[in-house]
Amino acid sequence: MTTTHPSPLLSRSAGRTVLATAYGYPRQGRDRELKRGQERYWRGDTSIDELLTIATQVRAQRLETLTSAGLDELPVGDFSLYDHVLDTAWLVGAIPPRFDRAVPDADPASTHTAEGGWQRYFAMARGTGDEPPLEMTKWFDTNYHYLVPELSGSATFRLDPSKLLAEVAEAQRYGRPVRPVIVGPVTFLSLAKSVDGDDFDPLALLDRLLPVYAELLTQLADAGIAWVQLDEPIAVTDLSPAQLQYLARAYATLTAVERRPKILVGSYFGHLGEAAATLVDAGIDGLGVELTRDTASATVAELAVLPRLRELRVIAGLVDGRNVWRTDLAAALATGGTLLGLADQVDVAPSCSLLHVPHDASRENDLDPEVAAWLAFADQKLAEVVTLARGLSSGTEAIAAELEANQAVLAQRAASSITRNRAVRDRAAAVSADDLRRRSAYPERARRQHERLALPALPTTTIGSFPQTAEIRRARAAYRAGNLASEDYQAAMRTEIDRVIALQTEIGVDLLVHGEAERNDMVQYFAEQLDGIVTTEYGWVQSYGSRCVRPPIIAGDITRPAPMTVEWTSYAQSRTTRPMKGMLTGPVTMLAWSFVRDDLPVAETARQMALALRDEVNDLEAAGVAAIQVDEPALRETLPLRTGDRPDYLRWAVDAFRLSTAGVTDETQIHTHMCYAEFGDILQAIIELDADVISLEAARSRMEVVGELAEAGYPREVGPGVWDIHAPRVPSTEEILGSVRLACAQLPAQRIWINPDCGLKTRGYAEVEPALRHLVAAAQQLRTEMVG
Ligand SMILES: CN1c2c(nc(N)[nH]c2=O)NC[C@@H]1CNc1ccc(C(=O)N[C@@H](CCC(=O)N[C@@H](CCC(=O)N[C@@H](CCC(=O)O)C(=O)O)C(=O)O)C(=O)O)cc1
Ligand SMILES: N[C@@H](CCS)C(=O)O
Ligand SMILES: [Zn+2]
Repeated sequence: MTTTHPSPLLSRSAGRTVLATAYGYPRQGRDRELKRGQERYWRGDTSIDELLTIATQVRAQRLETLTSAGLDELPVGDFSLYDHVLDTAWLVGAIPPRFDRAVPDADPASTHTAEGGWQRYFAMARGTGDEPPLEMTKWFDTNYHYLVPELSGSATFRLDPSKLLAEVAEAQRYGRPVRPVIVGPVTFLSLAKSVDGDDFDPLALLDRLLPVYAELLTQLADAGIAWVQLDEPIAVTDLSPAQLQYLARAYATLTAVERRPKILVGSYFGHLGEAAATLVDAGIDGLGVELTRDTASATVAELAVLPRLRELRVIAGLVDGRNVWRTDLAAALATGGTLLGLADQVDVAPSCSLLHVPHDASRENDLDPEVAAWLAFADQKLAEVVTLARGLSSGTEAIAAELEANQAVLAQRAASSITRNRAVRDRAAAVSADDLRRRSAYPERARRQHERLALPALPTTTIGSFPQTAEIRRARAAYRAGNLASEDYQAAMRTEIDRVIALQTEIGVDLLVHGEAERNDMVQYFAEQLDGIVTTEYGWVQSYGSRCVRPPIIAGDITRPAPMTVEWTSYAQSRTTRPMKGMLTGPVTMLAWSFVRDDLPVAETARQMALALRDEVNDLEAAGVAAIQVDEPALRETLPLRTGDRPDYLRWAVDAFRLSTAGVTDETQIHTHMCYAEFGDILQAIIELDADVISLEAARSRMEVVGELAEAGYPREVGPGVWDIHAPRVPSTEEILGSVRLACAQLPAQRIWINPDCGLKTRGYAEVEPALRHLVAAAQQLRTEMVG
């Protein structure tokens, strides 16, 4: 029998059934079958029917997993052929008219089940020749990207429940209660953007949208659904009084629908604050709450003061759905026990959809067995949820063996030498304010750097990666599989570097890059070479559409056993007389796109990462590299959802970047790059990074960021992206000229660089070559004008 933290409240659970459930499960398939099917369909190699058959198989695989894991209630509707926010837009008929025009053959009344409907759906996701896709942005503070719904002031809504109802019917065959999980109306509108020159708050359309949700509720009731989950993660952000009113109105309206399932509002990624009372007062029947480490106490305190809570069903998100560590089952049981004292029906789930974690830790063959024992991916998390539900239903004795095994793993992890490296801790503790400061102020550094680099005015450069061609990926796959010798792989990558240098030289780019051919991913590549971090073979997580990443797992204290990029960069520099830019991923992004430790403050891990990168930066400098770019595309996305938490984050994030980069001499030019975000609310932090040059995503927002930087008094050099590399089109020289002129009107031309928005790895040479030529032509024309 176990002796771990028995909660006195657990005895109250006797006789009460606590159900195990989830909000969602990975959707690409165990072997990324869906990804391959999608990409074949998009290439025109298969029909929609073949893609739909694969999707059906993946859904069956998921339902079998959820059922055999022992879930008592199955989530449904979280599966998607591209993105669940896009699916919600389709569900409520929020299809921008431009896509009706772009796919004219589609029957206006068509549903997902019709070929025309799918064409239009994928046009919204990926664009067509002429029509750009919906904008894509990060789902809250995760590394998953959703498609931003577009709404005009005159938008109307129309229900198309065909996908959801088909999936409900499919899931009902598994003989368990089925709970549809849908993005709720307030979150949907809050994530949408106004278009067609209509600058309004999309939430103003709530009254037009609610009847569609109401009709859906009735159709779900008719389909035999007892509970529906409407997700409102927006409710964990700081809501204004007006937003809280919208939330109240939405749920007062929906709970008043006559024939409907019970409504459970799902929340995750934080605690609800005032929104908890707003929702409960509006009459909802259930609430899903995040109860993992960071938010548990705030959530419990908020729930404890809600008078109606006892009548509600509460789903306790006790298992972290966003990280990969085994849950402390005893601690989770204690929290669950506290909840059982507050509400009559408490069930257990992961804290959010398992979309954010890989499938199965037990599939990994090459993991250090010590670390492997600490891990729980989606399948292991389902098992934990089922164990917790059993423990809460029947008392801790019923799960004594599981608790004992769990305690042993946690104790072993806490005592492991992997998690604690004396030298790393000492070095991190000795970091001083001087280590975060460059030797001279920017004007002096700039003078020396310009002298050394001798670049023309309006210098041109790129962000680092060149197209990751099928040939490069095939070579790496062969090398990994042992079918290509190390020397041959090295030779293949060097050939690629030569080709990329020759192309840039011929086109006339000023500051060159080596192209990053040797990198499988800008985070995983570094993680594979750092100690204290493990990488996976099958740990794929969807990033957007069919694109996936394998986030590394930071398991212990971080060290850099050897230089990571110096050989490639030195090789590249040896092949040209033009300056070559070194290319690293910054400490904040390394953490943001990895699974971080839950046994060390993240600021501490950032400092360790920064020290490892500082050594790399210094080694690159020692190898003669005159410009080094340290990418931080994730700096903005990692900004905490609640404003009160932001200053602390920005402090350690800025310090980590500075620690990585401040060790170089004045003559070495430090670049940074950011993308995938709007930067208005972190401008001060961007300035404080003290990078000599920053390249930023700007093409989509028509150089807005330059004006913002100018207004904030940005004192150094900027390369606002003049080519939107996320769209499959080539910008003309005139278009680029227009963008650079806009930039030069707001900041001195001596401080402007000309570059694309982001790396070119997802593009093909057919676009890259002409676009780079246009970029260089624009620079040359502007230089001539400047001289004239
Ligand atoms: C910049 N972005 C990134 C984010 N997060 C990261 N960790 N990395 C990023 O770059 N977040 C924000 C954005 C998201 N954007 C993207 C863009 C593109 C991708 C992407 O293309 N992913 C690839 C997988 C990349 C990779 O790991 N490649 C490996 C393995 C390739 C592979 O699948 N090989 C096949 C065999 C190939 C063959 O035979 O041809 C296999 O193993 O089965 C590599 O190159 O070695 C994707 O395809 O999804 C992601 C995020
Ligand atoms: N150096 C990276 C940055 C991407 S955000 C690249 O060029 O792909
Ligand atoms: Zn980028």
